[in-house]
Amino acid sequence: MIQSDKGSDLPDEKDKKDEKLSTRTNPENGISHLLRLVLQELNLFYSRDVNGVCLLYDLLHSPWLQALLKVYDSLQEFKEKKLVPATPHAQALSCEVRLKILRETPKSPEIQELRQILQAPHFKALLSAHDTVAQKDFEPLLPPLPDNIPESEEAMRIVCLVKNQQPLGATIKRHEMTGDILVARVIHGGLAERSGLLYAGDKLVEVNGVSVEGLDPEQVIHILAMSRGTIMFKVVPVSDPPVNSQKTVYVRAMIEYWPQEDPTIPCMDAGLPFQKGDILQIVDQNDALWWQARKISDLGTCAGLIPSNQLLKRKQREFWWSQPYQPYKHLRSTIYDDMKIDEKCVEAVTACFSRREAGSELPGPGSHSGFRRSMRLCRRRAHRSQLRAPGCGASSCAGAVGAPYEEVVRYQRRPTDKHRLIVLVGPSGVGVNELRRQLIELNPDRFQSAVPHTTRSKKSYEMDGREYHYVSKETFESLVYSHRMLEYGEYKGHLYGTSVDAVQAVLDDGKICVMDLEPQGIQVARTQELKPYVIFIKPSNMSCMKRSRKNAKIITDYFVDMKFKDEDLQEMEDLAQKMETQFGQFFDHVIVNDNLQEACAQLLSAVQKAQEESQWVPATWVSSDTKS
Ligand SMILES: Nc1ncnc2c1ncn2[C@@H]1O[C@H](COP(=O)(O)OP(=O)(O)OP(=O)(O)O)[C@@H](O)[C@H]1O
Repeated sequence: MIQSDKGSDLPDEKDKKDEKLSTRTNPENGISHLLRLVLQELNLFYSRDVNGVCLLYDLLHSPWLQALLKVYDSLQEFKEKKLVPATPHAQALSCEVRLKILRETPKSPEIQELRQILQAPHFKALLSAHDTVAQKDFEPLLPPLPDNIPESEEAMRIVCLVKNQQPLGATIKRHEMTGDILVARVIHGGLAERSGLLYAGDKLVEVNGVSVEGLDPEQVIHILAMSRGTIMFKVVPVSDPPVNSQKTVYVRAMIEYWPQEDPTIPCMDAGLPFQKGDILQIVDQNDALWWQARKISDLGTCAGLIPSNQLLKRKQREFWWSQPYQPYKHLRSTIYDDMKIDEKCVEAVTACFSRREAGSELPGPGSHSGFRRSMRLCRRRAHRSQLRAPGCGASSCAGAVGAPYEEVVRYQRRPTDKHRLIVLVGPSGVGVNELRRQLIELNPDRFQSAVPHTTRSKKSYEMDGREYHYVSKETFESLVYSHRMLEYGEYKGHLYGTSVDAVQAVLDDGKICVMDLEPQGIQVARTQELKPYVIFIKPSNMSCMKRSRKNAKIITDYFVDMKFKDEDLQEMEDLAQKMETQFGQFFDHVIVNDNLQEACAQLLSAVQKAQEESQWVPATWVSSDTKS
């Protein structure tokens, strides 16, 4: 009997020794005795409140487990008794008694009765049954094994799988040379894999008693599709079952993939569709071309097939080679090709704008400089003149093309680490600056913008390092050439841009740097030193936008900012869609800016999460001691 209470006293050392000794000398005391010892040990941990011990304690105390163990012990005991029949030849013995011994014995009524009993047909039948059992005559006679089978090899395996509404989780193929039907792959988490009885490379001999010899894989699939309930496979096991020794890897998908549209996938139904930015858990890379993966949002399901890095790169190369030669076409942002900007610029208002810049929205040095109107107009204008962030140079774009998956790890910022840069991205006019302004206004000691650089001369009311860093053209260009500019452009003959160092200055100050960036600049900002968290600000649908932007103003080159027209809103929606299509893989969070207050609250919460909770980041950003 197993008994132990949470508070029960522990046996002293002598008791323990005695018990250990008795277990050793008396093995049939068995598992329930061992269990009692474990429980006593556990008491010790339980009283110390050791994590997980309660669970084990309750499990070992559960009546069903104890009952099960008792049954086990009884069976063990029974096995030990080794019941053997007194004789396997009871029938012969009966004959001998009847024909020899009883004949020679003087007749008496008892002898007469015994003889009758021994002669009775039912008694003879009973003895015959006894002998059959005693001689184990009921076991089937198996044909002898052929001599030439290697000892370690399993010749044929029968596998029964119960198919209840779920796919079998295995694919088949025909061997090119022999024509045999082979198990091509076993899908992780599927029925076949969970059975542990089917392996890639097993040769299929029969399905539900039907020989598959000479059949096409499609015909075999048809047999399987028609089968209900238990399916029986007869297979010749592969001599060397594949072992998956690779560790599980997590990646961010930089492309989207639709198996239904891929004619090269070995099994369309086994494909895993995914979108840009999805985090995938890769569980099998044994096949160089087709990996098995799950989405982290769906880890309970069985894995699906995805094209491997190598296969995608090959496809991309084939795609590029098949395109007619258009120099630098892939470097150009297709997003802005159809963007319309009113070119009628009122030169005379520049000074007036500058005064408006000086009348800052926020007090304090540096705190408002991110809202420089010229900088924003420069960025807007750059849409047309192909503002090229340095990161969109040939190498990085080619790099993006060549990396369909980016390995990621969980990263938890430690309190001593610098804050992560917060990057806001969105179509012009959606409210990126408005949200940034409101966020900084909430807590200017915690949130700050980076001070941009400009080559224009300083106005009398401006201060270097507050509105802008005023630098020469040569200095500006050297920052560009040394890749220290996150983005830059030209406006009215002057250069404007935001440097990595300006962002670092805010982070070094222990603050959270919040900046808006053109999407092409995201890749430049994605470095270990800045660890940017990218938030996409998205417009809501047209009817909501018309309502919420009734009194909003779109920033223009004109003297007076203009109200949004329907075309502006439509353009914003189209642009947002294109941004998502082209850069969605980099977005860590998306906020729909419909109601300003709600959007601002969402922004605040997202920014806090980015700093305080663990997030998926590129593996290259994180050294192994900061992974969470
Ligand atoms: N949710 C909202 N509801 C109503 N008005 C809004 C909302 N969000 C922003 N606005 C207003 O829309 C106008 C444009 O916003 P904002 O200047 O922030 O745009 P932007 O995304 O920074 O684009 P750009 O840099 O081209 O100006 C501003 O007048 C702003 O107050």
